[in-house]
Amino acid sequence: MDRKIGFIGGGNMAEAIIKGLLAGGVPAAELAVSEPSEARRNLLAERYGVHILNDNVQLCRMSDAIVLAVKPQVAGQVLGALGAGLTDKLFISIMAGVKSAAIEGMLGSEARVVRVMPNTPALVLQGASAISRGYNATEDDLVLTRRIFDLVGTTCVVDEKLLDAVTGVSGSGPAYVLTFIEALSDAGVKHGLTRDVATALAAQTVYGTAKLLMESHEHPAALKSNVASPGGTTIAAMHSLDRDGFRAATINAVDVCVARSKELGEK
Ligand SMILES: NC(=O)C1=CN([C@@H]2O[C@H](COP(=O)(O)OP(=O)(O)OC[C@H]3O[C@@H](n4cnc5c(N)ncnc54)[C@H](OP(=O)(O)O)[C@@H]3O)[C@@H](O)[C@H]2O)C=CC1
Ligand SMILES: O=C(O)[C@@H]1CCC=N1
Repeated sequence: MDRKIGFIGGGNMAEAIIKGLLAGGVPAAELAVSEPSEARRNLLAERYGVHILNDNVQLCRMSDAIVLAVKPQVAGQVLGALGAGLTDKLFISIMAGVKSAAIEGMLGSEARVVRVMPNTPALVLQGASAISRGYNATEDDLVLTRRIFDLVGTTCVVDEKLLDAVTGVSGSGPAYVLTFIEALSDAGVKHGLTRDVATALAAQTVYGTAKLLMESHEHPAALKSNVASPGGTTIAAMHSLDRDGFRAATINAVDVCVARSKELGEK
């Protein structure tokens, strides 16, 4: 990568990205994390060998690109304490909702900011990240950000106003998918499968179906139709899912998620 990458906040998402970057060949010596919890610092140092500290200002000094991986609710406090004048640094914010203009407002109007909405499958190099460039960020900043997140999955570039929608689909998406897998596994157990077998079958079905969809480039409805034999089992189940509002429940959940992301951006 040739550039030092620092993380402010060493929580779940930072860990997922760090693990992915290491697996993608980035040396631990190029990564540093500033994190207030001693337990987290020790865990990150022991598990990944990255440099750890409890000083966000020092972290910025020693890094070329700084990933803002704290909760949106503490953005003001964290960024306010960094102060202005860090124009030689790139700030990569993964915070849900918080707009690049607000980050520039807190770091100084010249601050170079790129926003990314990643997701936790980055942990196994299967993340989906959408990237959006702030006002002062350069083409090189965008390229570097893309290189970082390409190492942990797929990336796309979107207009910043669409990042709330991205959060609704892929940022929070793993939680919906895991709920579905859990429910499918429960159903298997209800019908006599062991938990291990039911969860393995449910997870592989989601994984395999996603791979099939991505490799075929077909519309999901076309592939769905291939599963449903006339008068068969699948069409009966699909009728039941429609009757119970499965699709509407999914769309409603994304609506609420997008609204919450917008709300976090207004604080
Ligand atoms: N989790 C996910 O799936 C995704 C999360 N995101 C975004 O990533 C960000 C982080 O989320 P997530 O990793 O889940 O949250 P976590 O709470 O797991 O991580 C945040 C970390 O920041 C630490 N922290 C708190 N205050 C400071 C501070 N002043 N300086 C440095 N570190 C601090 C917290 O420490 P402590 O716990 O001790 O307060 C915690 O370890 C959020 O903004 C979220 O919107 C984006 C996409 C997906
Ligand atoms: O729940 C959250 O707020 C974060 C943002 C996307 C996924 N997790």
